[in-house]
Formats: sequence, C-alpha cells, structure tokens
Amino acid sequence: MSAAKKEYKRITVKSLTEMKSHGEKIAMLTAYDYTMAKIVDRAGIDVILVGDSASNVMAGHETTLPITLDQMIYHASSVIRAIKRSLVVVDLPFGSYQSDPKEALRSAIRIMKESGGHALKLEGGSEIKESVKRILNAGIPVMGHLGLTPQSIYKFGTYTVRAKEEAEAEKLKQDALLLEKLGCFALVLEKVPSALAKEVAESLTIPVIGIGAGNGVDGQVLVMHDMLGMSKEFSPRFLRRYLDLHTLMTGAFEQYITDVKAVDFPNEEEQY
Ligand SMILES: Nc1nc(=O)c2c([nH]1)NC[C@@H]1CN(c3ccc(C(=O)N[C@@H](CCC(=O)O)C(=O)O)cc3)CN21
Ligand SMILES: CC(C)C(=O)C(=O)O
Ligand SMILES: [Mg+2]
Repeated sequence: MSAAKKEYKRITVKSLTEMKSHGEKIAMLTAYDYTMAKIVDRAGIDVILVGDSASNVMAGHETTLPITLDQMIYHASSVIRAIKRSLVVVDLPFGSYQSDPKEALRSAIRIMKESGGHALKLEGGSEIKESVKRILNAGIPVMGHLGLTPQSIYKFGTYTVRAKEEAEAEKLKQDALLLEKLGCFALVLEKVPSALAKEVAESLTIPVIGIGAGNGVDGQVLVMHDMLGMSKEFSPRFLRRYLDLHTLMTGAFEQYITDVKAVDFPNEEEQY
C-alpha cells in the first residue's frame, strides 16, 4: 500500500496542495469508463482525469476537437460511479468554453451537475481568464493546462514540444502565475522543456502535473491506454509502457477464436 493510500481517505483539491508542500509526488491517469476507473481507483491513484483524449482513445478521432459536452458527461458519469477515493477531474471539451464566459460557466455547471465530477480542466491562459474566473466564482475547482494544448493543434500545426523559444516560454510563465492567482488548484504542463517546467513548478504553490515535462514537477499524468501499451502506434518519447497489453490481448483473442473454431470452448464444465 502506498503512503498516499494510508494518509488520505478521499483526495480533495486541498490534499493535492498538501502533497506538494510535503514533497509527495502526485500520480494521475486518465480513465473514461467504469471498469477501468474502478481498477485504477483501487490501485491508489490520486487523480483520475476524464480527458478529452477520449476523443482519440475511445472514439478513434484524430484530434480531441470532435468530442462533445454530452459525450464527456457520459464518460465522466461512468467514471464517477466507480470511484471511492480518487479526485475526478473532467476536461471541458473544445467549443464548450471558448466563445464566452457565460457559455463556459453553463458547460461547467452541466458537467458538475450531470456527471458528479469533482473539478474541471480548461486549456489556455490569459485568453480564458474571464471564463476561469466565472467557473471558480461558482465554487467549481479549476485545473489549468498550458504548453501543448491539443485543442489548439491546428494553430500549432504539430504535436512538437512547446515553449522552446523565449517569447512562448515567457508567456507560459506569466499564464502559470495568472492561473494560480485566479485560484486554480493545479496546473498541467504538456510537452515543454523540463527546465522550464521545473522553474514553473518552483515558482508556484499549487501543484504542477507534467506530461512530457520532466521530473522537476509535482506529479505526472499519462493516458491510461498508452501506459498499458494498448496501442502500438502512439509512441512519444515521454511515454513509458508498463504493460504490453496489445500483445497480451491479441494472444487472448486469437486463443478464443482457435478454441471456438476447434469446438474446444465451451467444454463440459462450461455448459448446462
Ligand atoms: N492516446 C493519447 N495519448 C495522449 O497522451 C493524448 C491523446 N491521446 N490525445 C490528446 C492529447 C494529444 N497528446 C499528444 C499527441 C501527440 C504527441 C506526440 O508527441 N506525438 C509524436 C509526434 C510529435 C511531433 O510531431 O514532433 C511524438 O512522437 O512525439 C504528444 C501528445 C497528448 N494527448
Ligand atoms: C493528456 C492529458 C493531460 C489530457 O488533457 C487528456 O488526456 O485529455
Ligand atoms: Mg485533454
């Protein structure tokens, strides 16, 4: 059993700040459905992200842009029914918060009311300042997300590392400070140089969770299906595969097919 498991009953946004001040790293993974969420919650994960990466992983879209608010609510409510201990953060999907702060708050309230999630994540800095403020004013905890923000992929053009140039690094630092000042409880930094991520983490009291941002930050997040090795194609440098589930599952499926064809399954004990 991990230290975190013993120390905290239910993870709250406050426990995360405490973990940072104690120097305990935060472990976060995505989940999009009941069965996976139950396993990762019982394993002792601190934070579950119902990511808009569901658009890629669950629905097979090329980007996160197509996923809808209704679909995010479906995934989040499935996750919520499984969890006992983890903090559940839900991504606000593309198009549900960018047009104006009132729409952002409406979308935020729908997710909180209809899914039972505990907090929301929005991509961006100063551009979405008013929306972040409104959501926070409604008593909804907000996690920021800077660096490679996949909802802006068509602005960037590629999924390469962000903020390598001084101007973009400077804006990122300013945005990080702004998000903390507004009252965000944590921040995700995606695909930025580790020295920059470390500097940001050290300049903030709220925890900084990295993905492709090195180990100088306060925690790590990965997409569950990536770390389980379910996909052979997605292979960025920052990914560590903890299982080769693709191979294991393929073997199981092939064996089942063979057994059915050979009338080996079901056997005497497996029928009535
Ligand atoms: N399965 C999955 N895992 C993720 O981590 C993830 C998603 N989907 N969907 C939403 C975003 C998109 N993310 C991404 C997407 C691509 C790279 C990436 O690094 N891709 C390639 C090419 C980069 C390049 O063009 O230089 C790589 O090999 O690094 C990283 C994060 C992270 N998120
Ligand atoms: C990669 C993480 C940070 C994310 O936003 C997602 O899974 O949607
Ligand atoms: Mg996301």
